[in-house]
Amino acid sequence: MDEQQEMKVKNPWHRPHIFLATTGIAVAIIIMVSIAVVQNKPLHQKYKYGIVLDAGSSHTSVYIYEWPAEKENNTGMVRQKHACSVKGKGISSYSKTPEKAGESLKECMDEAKKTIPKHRHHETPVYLGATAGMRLLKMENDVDSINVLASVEKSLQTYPFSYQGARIITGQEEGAFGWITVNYLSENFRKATGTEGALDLGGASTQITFVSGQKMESPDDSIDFRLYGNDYRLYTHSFLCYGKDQVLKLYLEQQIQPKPNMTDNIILEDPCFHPGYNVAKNFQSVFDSPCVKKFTNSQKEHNFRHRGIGNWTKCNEAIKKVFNTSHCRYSRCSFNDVFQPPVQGKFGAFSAYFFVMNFLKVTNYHSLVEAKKILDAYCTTPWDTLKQKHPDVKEKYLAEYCFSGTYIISLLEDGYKFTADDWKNTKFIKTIKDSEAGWTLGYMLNLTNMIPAEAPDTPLLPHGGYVSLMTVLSLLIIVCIILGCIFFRRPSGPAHKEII
Ligand SMILES: Nc1nc2c(ncn2[C@@H]2O[C@H](COP(=O)(O)OP(=O)(O)OP(=O)(O)O)[C@@H](O)[C@H]2O)c(=O)[nH]1
Ligand SMILES: [Ca+2]
Repeated sequence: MDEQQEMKVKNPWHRPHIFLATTGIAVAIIIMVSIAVVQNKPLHQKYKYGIVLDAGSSHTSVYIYEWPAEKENNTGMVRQKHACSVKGKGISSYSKTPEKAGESLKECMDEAKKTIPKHRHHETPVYLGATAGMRLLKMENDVDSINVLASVEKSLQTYPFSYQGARIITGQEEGAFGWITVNYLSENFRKATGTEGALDLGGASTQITFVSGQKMESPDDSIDFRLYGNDYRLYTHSFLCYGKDQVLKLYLEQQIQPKPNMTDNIILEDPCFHPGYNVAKNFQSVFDSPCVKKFTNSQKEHNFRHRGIGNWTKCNEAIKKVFNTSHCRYSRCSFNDVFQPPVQGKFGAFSAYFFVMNFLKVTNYHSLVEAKKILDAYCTTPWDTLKQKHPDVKEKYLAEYCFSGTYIISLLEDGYKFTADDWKNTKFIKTIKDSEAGWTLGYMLNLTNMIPAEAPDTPLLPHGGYVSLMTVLSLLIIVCIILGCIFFRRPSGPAHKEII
């Protein structure tokens, strides 16, 4: 046997069938792994979309949400893609010109058409939920509220999306869905730390919602959810007329005693407005709401002078009077004879809670005592000084921060009975992971059944782990085959030679 022939015998790779078989197995494994990887994760992530219009008392916002198409039931997957603020006031302000309510939505809905890919338009649901402004209009004039809703419905139906209805949501829904939004975005439904309560302060109503283990004495304020395999018993209450715009009317109404013969010479010296603030206001424009009923129509024709005196202690005392705590038919109440169990846990406070406290730079890092000191200093600041310091802030907002901030602290402390520790457990928030806190996301998740009652099965391994494991295993198999070929076929000592 010459040298070249001996080499061929010793090295199995020189046998074509072994070489071909091994290469074939290796290629097959690589193909198998590639198919498994590609099937487990599509090359292009597919997104779905949903639109919710928040028709609030002061304004309307259009929110566009998006989520990966194949992960609808996982917690925290839906996020806000875009938000558009509708120009002008809330839809209830169009009670006498209802056709304008629908028209007002055009700009933001056109924007939605551009934001959502065209091939998804027809399957994108659109919901409109109206809150306290429309609740008040319905109380005042049912026909007007129906006409406004018909107008927005007509407008939304002209778009290529899947229209799912426009309605006035209840205060209970508003509170509960705000709580779902906060806890969904914070992924609390699957954490051992539990959920946090939700505090929403709007223009016309305010909501408080939290999990309570106490006996619920008023069924209207209780709601049960089963989410991701856990049961939650929520306490939720919405106070109509206790949003920051309407409560200002309640407060002002208490400051002015109506007289049979009203004149234009009435001066209101107001401790919640700044020294130097001096504005002529019309009774009709201030008291144009079913929340205030003290003045007759002829009395409302007059003007009054609204003069600030900037005294926080007096302001705080006066604001407390908007909460009626003299009567409670339950074992315990917040105010106005409304049942409320003791507050528990952490709270996320959003909407006007955030706008006001963010401007005043009051956070939960300040103690309740420090927060009051900040407000005291703000309320006594002369009006001219403030205007010079904040030329870019809307004057209406600037003038009302003293009242609103004092009201927020009083609502928490005197209304909901927050202690100094509860205050420390309260965060003022606008967004969670870039999605706005509010009832709209929770409302859509509920209506699209995107929060399952039971926890969905999760893969044992995340995608990255799965890919790594498959690759390592494949390499291991290839190495084993190669080694196997070498060792089993290698000629070993004299026995081998004999065979040859
Ligand atoms: N300071 C300040 N106030 C704001 C801002 N945006 C809205 N507000 C006011 O904050 C209050 C609450 O606003 P929203 O939460 O939008 O209230 P809404 O949804 O219209 O009212 P509801 O129907 O009662 O929920 C209203 O009095 C608004 O005028 C802002 O950017 N800064
Ligand atoms: Ca609102």
